[in-house]
Amino acid sequence: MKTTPVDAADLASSVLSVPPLARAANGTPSKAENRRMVDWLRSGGVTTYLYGGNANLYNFGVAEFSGLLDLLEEIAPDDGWMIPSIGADFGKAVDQAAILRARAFPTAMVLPLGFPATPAGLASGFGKLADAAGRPLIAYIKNDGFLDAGDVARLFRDGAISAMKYAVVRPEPKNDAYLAAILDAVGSGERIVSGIGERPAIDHLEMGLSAFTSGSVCIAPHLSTAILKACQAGRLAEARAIRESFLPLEDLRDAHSPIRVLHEAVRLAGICDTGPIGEFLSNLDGAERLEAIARAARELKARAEASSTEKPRSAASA
Ligand SMILES: N[C@@H](CC=O)C(=O)O
Repeated sequence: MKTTPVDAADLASSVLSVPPLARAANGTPSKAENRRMVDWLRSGGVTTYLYGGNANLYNFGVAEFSGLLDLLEEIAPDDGWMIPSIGADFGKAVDQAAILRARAFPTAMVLPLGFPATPAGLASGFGKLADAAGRPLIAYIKNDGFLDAGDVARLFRDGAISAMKYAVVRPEPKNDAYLAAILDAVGSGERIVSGIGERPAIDHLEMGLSAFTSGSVCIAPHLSTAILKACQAGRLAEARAIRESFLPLEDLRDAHSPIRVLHEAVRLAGICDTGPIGEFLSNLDGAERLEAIARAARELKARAEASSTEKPRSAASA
């Protein structure tokens, strides 16, 4: 498992997968099933595993946190970068940061608290959390104006954060004054990743962000990796063509809850048994809806499997 400090190359080296957390029937995280998830991602070239919203860590207790860190260490591939999340509220985050201090994880992401929080209060709190964890953290911006652009730049300069996940949804991702202001204040997008999956990722990478997070990468890691590599090589039309395969499942996620649909999609595609989704959420039901999710997930996974047996471009054209 990666234990060294986070640098810009780490962020650009892989799609940052945001997997669900597989749980046994009694609700405890399952080592065997989560390992199956990570192994599938690794087979598609994904080496970064960010356990956050899709794992329902918003509702994960401090008392269970050490056990989760143990599990993540145990299932991590040798070259894998495991990123746990802390928060969303400050009190929970600071208790988790104290636990993290004694562990080898290079960082953790701070889940975003929409209320009660102010930009100035969050900026001050991020500094305290990084002190408590003894390392820079990852900020997660999900709402417009969550942190002031100038505070983001200061948090980077002070070493309170080493990366940011930017996930404000816009009708046109490139038309985003807040992201432009953050990029301007920070001076570069090399430590900022697009945080809303494949749909806006290509536009965000064109704006200078370094990589992207994704839930649907858990179904089709080979294809998601291909999008990242195509973007990084400037083959944007190819990236957009590959992205088409993700849209049926992404449409279902947007319609019925991204977290809940992904949880069932991973199970229905036969990747691992995700089990119960965890407290304060409930597993999706409804035969018709689950059938639509199964169809979209299996089709996407089949395309990923087919792509993984295709010859690489250079060999094919030789
Ligand atoms: N929310 C996005 C990216 C992960 O955080 C997704 O689930 O695809």
